[in-house]
Amino acid sequence: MNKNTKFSVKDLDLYYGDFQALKKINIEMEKNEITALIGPSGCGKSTFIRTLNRMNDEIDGVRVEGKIELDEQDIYGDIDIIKLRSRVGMVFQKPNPFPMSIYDNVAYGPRAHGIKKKSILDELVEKSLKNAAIWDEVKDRLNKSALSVSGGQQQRICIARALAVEPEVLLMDEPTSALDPIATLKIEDLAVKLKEDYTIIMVTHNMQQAARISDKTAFFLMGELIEFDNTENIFSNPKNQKTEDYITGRFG
Ligand SMILES: Nc1ncnc2c1ncn2[C@@H]1O[C@H](COP(=O)(O)OP(=O)(O)OP(=O)(O)O)[C@@H](O)[C@H]1O
Repeated sequence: MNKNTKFSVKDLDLYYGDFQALKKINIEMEKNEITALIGPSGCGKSTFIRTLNRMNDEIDGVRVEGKIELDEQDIYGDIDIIKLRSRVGMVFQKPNPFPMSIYDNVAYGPRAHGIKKKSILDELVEKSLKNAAIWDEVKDRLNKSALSVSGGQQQRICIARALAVEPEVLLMDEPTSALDPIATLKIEDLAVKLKEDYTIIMVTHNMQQAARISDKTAFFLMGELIEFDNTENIFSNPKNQKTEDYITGRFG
């Protein structure tokens, strides 16, 4: 483990009932980097990313073994899950703004954490929308419904909502799969900018996207982590035949 390690995962197994969805995963993910998780449908990418803020805890019959450390703290040990989720924010595949105003969406997390003062909320909302590169597009309609803007704008509002609680890590589960190419590029540019301040872990089906923006890439297959390396190596010189078959489109 080096000093930039944010998440350290050791011998992680995850079972849905009798079915083992993750098998002995070992990986370290670094601060100020984008780690892309790739692999064919059903290989366990979403399951894996959800272990990092314990979202799988919500599912009946899930069992997790092994260890995941965030800044050397065992997140499956004795910790406050609410606090964990405020440190490790998440953005989903389909933009999912709450049916309320843009302002209230972004202020939602801070309010839930007890911040009531309008001036502080105003500041947080503005800062978060700016960091999510959407402020200029919505600053004149903060009181309009977040559902009244385009899908790409909704996704950036969801990113602003995640940033408003000042997390350290941003998990993104296929954040652009529901978006058109222009909105996709905006989110990609944004992710590259955000990595200056955050650790970003992103599931993507889009290999060009992984190649364009990630620093490291992890290739999953049937619950196993087959290969993890610098993105350049994974795409130009993979060590494992299965990785090569996948990135050259021979399966998946
Ligand atoms: N709640 C659940 N209960 C039981 N099995 C599940 C559950 N969620 C996922 N699985 C199974 O675990 C395996 C991994 O699923 P997961 O959604 O993590 O894959 P994925 O790589 O993210 O797939 P996709 O790219 O299609 O989203 C699959 O076989 C899936 O059917």
